[in-house]
Amino acid sequence: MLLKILSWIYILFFEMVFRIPAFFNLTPPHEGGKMFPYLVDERECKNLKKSDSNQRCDKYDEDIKQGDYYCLKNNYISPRNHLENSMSPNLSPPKSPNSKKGQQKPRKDTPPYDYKSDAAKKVDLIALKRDERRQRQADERALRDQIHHLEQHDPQYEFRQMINEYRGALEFRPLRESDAIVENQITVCVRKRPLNDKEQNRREVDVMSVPTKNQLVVHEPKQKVDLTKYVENQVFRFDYVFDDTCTNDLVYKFTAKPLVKTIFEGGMATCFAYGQTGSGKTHTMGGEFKGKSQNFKTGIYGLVAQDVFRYLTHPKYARMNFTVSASFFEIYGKLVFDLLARKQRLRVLEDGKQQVQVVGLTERTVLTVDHILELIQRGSMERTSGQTSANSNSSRSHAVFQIILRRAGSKHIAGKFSLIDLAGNERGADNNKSNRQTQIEGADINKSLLALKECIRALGRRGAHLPFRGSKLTQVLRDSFIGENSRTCMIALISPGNFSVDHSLNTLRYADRVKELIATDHMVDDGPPTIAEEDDSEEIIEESNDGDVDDEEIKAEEQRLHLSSLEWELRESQRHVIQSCVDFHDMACDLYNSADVNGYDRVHYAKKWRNLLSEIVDIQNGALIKAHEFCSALDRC
Ligand SMILES: Nc1ncnc2c1ncn2[C@@H]1O[C@H](COP(=O)(O)OP(=O)(O)OP(=O)(O)O)[C@@H](O)[C@H]1O
Repeated sequence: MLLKILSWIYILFFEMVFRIPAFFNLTPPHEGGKMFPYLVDERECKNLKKSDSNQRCDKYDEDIKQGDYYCLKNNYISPRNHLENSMSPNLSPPKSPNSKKGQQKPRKDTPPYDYKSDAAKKVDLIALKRDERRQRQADERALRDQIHHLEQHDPQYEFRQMINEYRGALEFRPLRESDAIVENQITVCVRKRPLNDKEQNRREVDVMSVPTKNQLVVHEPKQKVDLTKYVENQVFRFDYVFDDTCTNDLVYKFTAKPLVKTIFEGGMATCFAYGQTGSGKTHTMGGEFKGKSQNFKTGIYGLVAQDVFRYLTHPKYARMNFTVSASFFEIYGKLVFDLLARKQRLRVLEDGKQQVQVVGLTERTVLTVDHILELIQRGSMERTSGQTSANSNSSRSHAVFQIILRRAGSKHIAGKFSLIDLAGNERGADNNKSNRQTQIEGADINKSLLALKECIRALGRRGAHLPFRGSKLTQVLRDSFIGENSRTCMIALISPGNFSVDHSLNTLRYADRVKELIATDHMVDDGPPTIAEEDDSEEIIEESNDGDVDDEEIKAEEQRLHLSSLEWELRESQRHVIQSCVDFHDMACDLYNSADVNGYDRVHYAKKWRNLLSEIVDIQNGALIKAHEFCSALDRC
């Protein structure tokens, strides 16, 4: 009986203490502290997740994303609902520990009573940002891994994609056989060859696009300090641009062919092939290769020869009774070798009237196209097989093939076509880490290419001083740069692969400068270049080994060339500084902004910044040296 009474008292007590207040909703809405109410709730919600109430937890996740967190024991409700359901008219909002005035104004987009402190909200926000950052980093890592995987099979995969994307947006309208030929005194064009087997095996990417008949885009692969890859697209414009599908016939049609009639009209024609080793100079000038043998009929030498014989029978010129002869020689540094006489060394002499003669040069009279092709073949073989001579590498020498017209019975040259396969232009630059001999060769090649540019410039700027003594090459070609009826064509050859992009850009800048100078210099038109008039004089009075003719004049010319070379370097270094400043600005901004993200790696950050600075300082120091050099040279003048 007593036991029964006690149990009734216990039940009554339990009902009074727990159930009745719960019925009137007098218990606190959760068991967490005021500062971090969600800490307890979150834990419980995790338990909830394990239970079958997944739906509720999804809702919880959603609200977490929105920045508010509430989860009631086994009964998760969204913050807004929770507040609507649980708010009693007598409850006052909790005071934020940071609030001085004790009460925060409710925000419009948040419930009027927010049970989280500012600190708790900040922690939430940080957690949210961290999650987002981690997700972003994970995505980037996944993309990088994917690219890395692809690049194991194709090292240039990323660049290839970028270039393809660029090309996809281009409208291609390449040169066609039917396009009009523009008659210029100086024509500058570019030919891109296809990727060869070696380049394809190395999985090089083709970085040259030829969208139109006179435009070329170089996609220069680059990498930022943080190893991000990007492509810098540079557009060049020339008279013609030949893409990798063009044949020698098409190149000939727009370059040398229009010059053939010049020599029948008392003029001088010159055609240069300029470019780095392996870019296709010999293929273009000499003819297509089939294995080791070359088809000379398909090269510009052979095509000019065929047209010369065609013109001979033309009614307009047949009555002039021209005879045709040919010579073939090679210039290696200051030495000249006869390619039609077993590479016999020749002397270059200049008479009192500045007439330059290559003494002893073999000049064969030719009667048929086959005969001339035979001479081309003989000279070409001599050039490449002459291992015992001073020149064991054809790309270190300039080869000059000339077709000469004379009226029957006269010694006077009526017209001359000079076709020149120049030394590889990279040879002039590779003299830093090479031996003395190579350095001398490099300097000679550099000098001759500079002198050539100056002479073409003088040809374009009529009346300008012709610095033909600047090199043996320009000296022997002197008569091609004078006279009103002189025409020149330069074919710049480029390799399309990404490994050759620096050399290709050098080739293009050289060619671009020749054309650019012509464009501006055409404004000045005051007669032919100032060189003494030609005559038939055969009297040779001085050998033109540098120092023999007129020391003062040669020195002055060399000084001018030196100055011109320094100026070129100054301008190049300036261009480099300008470009690097633009890149530097972008990279510095990216880096600076990256530090605003919480939890950034400051060691990585500091190192990157240091590398960026040292890179820009190096570039600027280099440019400063060039500026000093040029200023000192100007002071000495
Ligand atoms: N347009 C082209 N189409 C196909 N193959 C080409 C083309 N141009 C060049 N080649 C090939 O590229 C290789 C190198 O060409 P080439 O010998 O003409 O270069 P180069 O500039 O004369 O070099 P070097 O200065 O060393 O003499 C050759 O095998 C040639 O057949």
